[in-house]
Amino acid sequence: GEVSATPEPNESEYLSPVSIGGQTLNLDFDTGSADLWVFSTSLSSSSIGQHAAFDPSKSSTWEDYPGASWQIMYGDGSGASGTVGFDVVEIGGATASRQAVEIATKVSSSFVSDENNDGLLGLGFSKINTIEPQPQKTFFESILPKLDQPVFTADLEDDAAGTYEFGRIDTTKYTGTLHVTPVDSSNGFWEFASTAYSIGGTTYQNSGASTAIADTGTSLLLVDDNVAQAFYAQVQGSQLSRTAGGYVYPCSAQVPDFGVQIGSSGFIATIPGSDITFAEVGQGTCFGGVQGNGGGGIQIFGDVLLKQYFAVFNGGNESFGIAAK
Ligand SMILES: O=C(CN1CCCCC1)Nc1ccc2c(c1)OCO2
Repeated sequence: GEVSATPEPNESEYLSPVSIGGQTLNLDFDTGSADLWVFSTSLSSSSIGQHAAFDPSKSSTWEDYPGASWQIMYGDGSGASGTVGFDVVEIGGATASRQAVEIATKVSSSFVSDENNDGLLGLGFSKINTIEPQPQKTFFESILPKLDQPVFTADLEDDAAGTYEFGRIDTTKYTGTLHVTPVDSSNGFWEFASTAYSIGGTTYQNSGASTAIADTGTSLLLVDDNVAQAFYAQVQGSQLSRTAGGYVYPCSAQVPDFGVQIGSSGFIATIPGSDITFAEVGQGTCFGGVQGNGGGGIQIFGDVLLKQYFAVFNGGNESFGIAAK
């Protein structure tokens, strides 16, 4: 069957309504992780705040997973942990009848203050699912056998809502060629080769990190530190600000187009310079959407890149594709 869920963009994340045991929560769809966890009534009321909190006792289809636990830490230092059960999870028409649902009993402060999401829905590979004693399938892996096509697509927009679809590729959503590259899922990510980049239309080989992941849960485009340095060398007045946590520049600066290679085929996915600024940080200073990955071997291609394209995640042949839209 086909499924579509329309995430509500909120500056840095895309949220989609998910029904769990008949309770609806807004979850952050994250291809960079593989845990489905929710704010729960087990959290303190100060942690719950304005969030929707899942209450297993009110679900007639809830099944405990006795003795199981989970604990996750994300690349930005945020984290959560708790207990586990199974329930019916439905997104825009597709249903996983016995999906592992991770109940948060602890969440870090950035989740408490991010009132837009009531938890996460991981769309990475279950080898990085954190449930002990046994990792459990993601929602996508649970419904995969029932889908017409073993795929989901992400059509993220800047201001308007984006759309995730499961089970079909809506070819009216993109133009020209779908550039497909094989994915190496051994680290649990939608990871592919990326060894070249372009600045202002000139292509360079990347001497550092040689792979990248497609990560809808990350706002920024985190490239090899040398690549970020080379990019901002061409932005007048830019500097690496420890207080801002990355490269900043005068909002009036001319920002060149920036591109990153998707796969070893040669396709360079480009972001217009005018779409690179991520935020104003005050006093006419802007924070760039392209930043270094802090020296990790993997580059993280987040929403700054993905929102420029239509993305296809194929769990059947383990490939990633993007097309202009
Ligand atoms: O942590 C994330 C994304 N994460 C998705 C789930 C919600 C909390 C944020 N991205 C990220 C990944 C790697 C990083 C990083 C940030 O900063 C440096 O390295």
